[in-house]
Amino acid sequence: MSLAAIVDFFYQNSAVCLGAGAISLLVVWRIWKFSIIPFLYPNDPKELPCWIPFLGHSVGFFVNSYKLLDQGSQYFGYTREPYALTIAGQSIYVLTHPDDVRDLYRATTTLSWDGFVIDIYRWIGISSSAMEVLWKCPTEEQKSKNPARNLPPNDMVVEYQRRQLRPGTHLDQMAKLFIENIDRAVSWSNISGNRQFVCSSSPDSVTVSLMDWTAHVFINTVHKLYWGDKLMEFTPSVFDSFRKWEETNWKYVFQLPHFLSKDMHEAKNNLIDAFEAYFLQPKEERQNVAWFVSMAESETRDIGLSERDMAKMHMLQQWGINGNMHKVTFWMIAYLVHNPDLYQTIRTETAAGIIDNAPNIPFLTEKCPRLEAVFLEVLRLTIASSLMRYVNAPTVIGGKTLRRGRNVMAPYRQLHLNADVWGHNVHDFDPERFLKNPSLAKHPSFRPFGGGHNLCPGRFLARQAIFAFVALLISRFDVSLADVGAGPQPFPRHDESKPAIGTLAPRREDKVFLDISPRIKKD
Ligand code: HEM
Repeated sequence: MSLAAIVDFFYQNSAVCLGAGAISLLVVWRIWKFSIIPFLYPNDPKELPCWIPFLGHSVGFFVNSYKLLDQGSQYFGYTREPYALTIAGQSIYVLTHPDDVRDLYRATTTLSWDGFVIDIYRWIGISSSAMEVLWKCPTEEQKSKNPARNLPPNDMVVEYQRRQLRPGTHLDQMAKLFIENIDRAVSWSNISGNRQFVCSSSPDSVTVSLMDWTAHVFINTVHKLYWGDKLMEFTPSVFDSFRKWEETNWKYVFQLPHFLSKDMHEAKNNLIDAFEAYFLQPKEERQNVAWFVSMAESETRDIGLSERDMAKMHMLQQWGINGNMHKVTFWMIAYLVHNPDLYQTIRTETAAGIIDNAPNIPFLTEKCPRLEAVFLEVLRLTIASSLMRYVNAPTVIGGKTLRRGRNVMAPYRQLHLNADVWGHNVHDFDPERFLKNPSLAKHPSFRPFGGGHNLCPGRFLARQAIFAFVALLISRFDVSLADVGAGPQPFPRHDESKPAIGTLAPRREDKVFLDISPRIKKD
């Protein structure tokens, strides 16, 4: 064949040739990336193979991250060795072995959390002048004026939050107020007249949307106890904005482009505006705020932060605080109303925890193993948080070297659904497992509250508030699934359509409607 004929052939079949060329390149890239590189660098975590350079696993991750992570475990033969994914051009290590997650907590010198905090602060738009001072260590002169300030201002704010929530006076004060609020919220006068979550009512019964109700109680109570009444008074829409934010914040975490995340930006900006309006008011007018809020405010005002920057920090704080309790309570009650025997068992067990119509917290939190087991099993099935770290220096975990400059994640759900630990019925709701084997609550494959340095300091408060809500509800009322006219309500499914930050929500269409009526007969 002459050269002219060859050129002519390619000219006539250019589309086919381009296609064949692209496929060949793709095959070469795939062999290079997933066969040759692992051979050359056997100590690096292997990457889960994919076919699209740069985008990598992004599509699978955004469509259903849990499924993708399950596929990862399956591909590596459930050895639970560290592996890597490519998400939006970035390689991320994934750890799923409980020992590796423990080592991740321990590697505090080579793996850092600050890298993530800095990204989160940058994305929310904290000014560069604020970023500069937030991580500046106090000078000797500043320390001599106030020896309690021994960390950079940002770390001091985190430290105040931990001190607010660890067992002691600050927690006792907050927990007391929290329980009083729950006590009022779970009363007939407060339920029956409420239009935000009551769908229909008669003189002796109401039908409520369970998630709307638990969200209303827990989110509003947190707003009130942390920032006082003024936050909601200045901006009554703060609750609605938070709920919108809840639905959309995964777009923030994965930095979706603006045109795909207008709803998220709107909710975020509304919340920031609310906190800014709040901090612009004179301090004397903002009474009954949590100790943490007043300490954090002084700390950040002292270094010259604007109200806008303070608002952004507090918006992020309330996200951390408000993301889980109402959803965990939702799932606990959903399981109880779908399991009448369990409902009755918990009602009987918690009866002595309600004295003179008020919750006895020590009894509920220490003497109710079945309630505790329901709580733990709900956490196991619904917590979808991931531990995130940035690799500052090469770190060996699980026999593999994590390279500097990469991110590493430990998805807790992979630990909580590990059949080697939890048995063949790992996907079933089975609170008995924690009763039969109480040590499971402390198992390294059970991390609903995280671990290490960032172990959730709010876990004590959350337990008290959630247990009080559930016990008061079933002690004061008869609660059952409402007849919604389309057959029995099915059990709500987890919303796995977007990556959850914290506790899984139910699917939007899987609302749970409850009939609630004051209890007449005592058991
Ligand atoms: C059932 C309810 C809750 C669950 C499942 C939960 C879960 C978690 C998890 C998994 C972490 C660790 C994140 C990580 O490892 O990076 C965490 C951290 C945190 N949680 Fe919670 N949480 C709950 C309730 C609360 C409450 C009620 C508060 C406050 C009132 C709170 C405040 C915090 C704070 C401040 C941190 C950050 C701790 C630090 O970085 O030092 N949490 N939470």
